[in-house]
Amino acid sequence: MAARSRALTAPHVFRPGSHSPVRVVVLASGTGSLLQSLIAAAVGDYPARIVAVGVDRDCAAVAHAESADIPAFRVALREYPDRDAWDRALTAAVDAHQPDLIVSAGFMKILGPEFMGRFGGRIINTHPALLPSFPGAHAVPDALAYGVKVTGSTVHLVDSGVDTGPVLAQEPVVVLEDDDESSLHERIKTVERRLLVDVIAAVATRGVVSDGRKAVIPSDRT
Ligand SMILES: Nc1nc2c(c(=O)[nH]1)N[C@@H](CN(C=O)c1ccc(C(=O)N[C@@H](CCC(=O)O)C(=O)O)cc1)CN2
Ligand SMILES: NCC(=O)N[C@@H]1O[C@H](COP(=O)([O-])[O-])[C@@H](O)[C@H]1O
Repeated sequence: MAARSRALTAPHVFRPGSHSPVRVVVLASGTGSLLQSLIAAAVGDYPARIVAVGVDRDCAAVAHAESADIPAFRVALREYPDRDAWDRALTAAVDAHQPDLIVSAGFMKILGPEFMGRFGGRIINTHPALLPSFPGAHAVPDALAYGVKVTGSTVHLVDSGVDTGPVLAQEPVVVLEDDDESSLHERIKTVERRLLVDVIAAVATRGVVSDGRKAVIPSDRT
């Protein structure tokens, strides 16, 4: 069997379901500029609509949702007795909006087993580094501290690990000599805002095929 077809023997397939445009719940924890880009893009012929925004803390992302008349909900870990209870509550809160896709756009919590069991295979995250380099919550300062000359943006499927899911798209960003965390992160975000919008549109239109390690968005070629 050719290597390619072997690589695409797929236990996991996301196909655009009955909803067109597909229903997307966006998860965020901070400024929400990536959310803003998705809100701005999700109009007209764009094949996805944001049906709700979920946050784990009070943050500016809520205001962006409200400005766009998109329902927002908060599920804060500190309001639950333990992580499992928070995981169940977040799963229920997202499920209530009947999403086809979940997008983590700066969501700063590891999604737990309940959430992965319910939505696994259709959760997309954007990470401000070229995974597998610099996983975790501090990718940009970690890249600067290491002294890399090139970092970038990764959009990937989320799995139960931390930033270990199959890669959907990546784009490099050069590190400048006078970069600090803020300047480098802003240049990465500029790439992320475009890349995330493009990947969500591609997945919403053509789905994803993944063997758990590699993922492919089938080409348009019929
Ligand atoms: N199961 C998964 N959940 C999430 C992933 C993932 O790959 N698998 N990606 C994250 C987003 N992310 C990096 O892109 C990330 C965010 C947060 C952390 C982290 O260590 N969080 C700590 C708390 C940090 C805080 O509250 O400031 C934690 O969850 O305890 C690592 C990676 C989205 N979810
Ligand atoms: N590891 C997760 C992580 O670092 N996520 C990052 O948070 C930022 C959110 O920006 P925003 O709040 O302006 O949308 C983005 O750069 C995203 O990649």
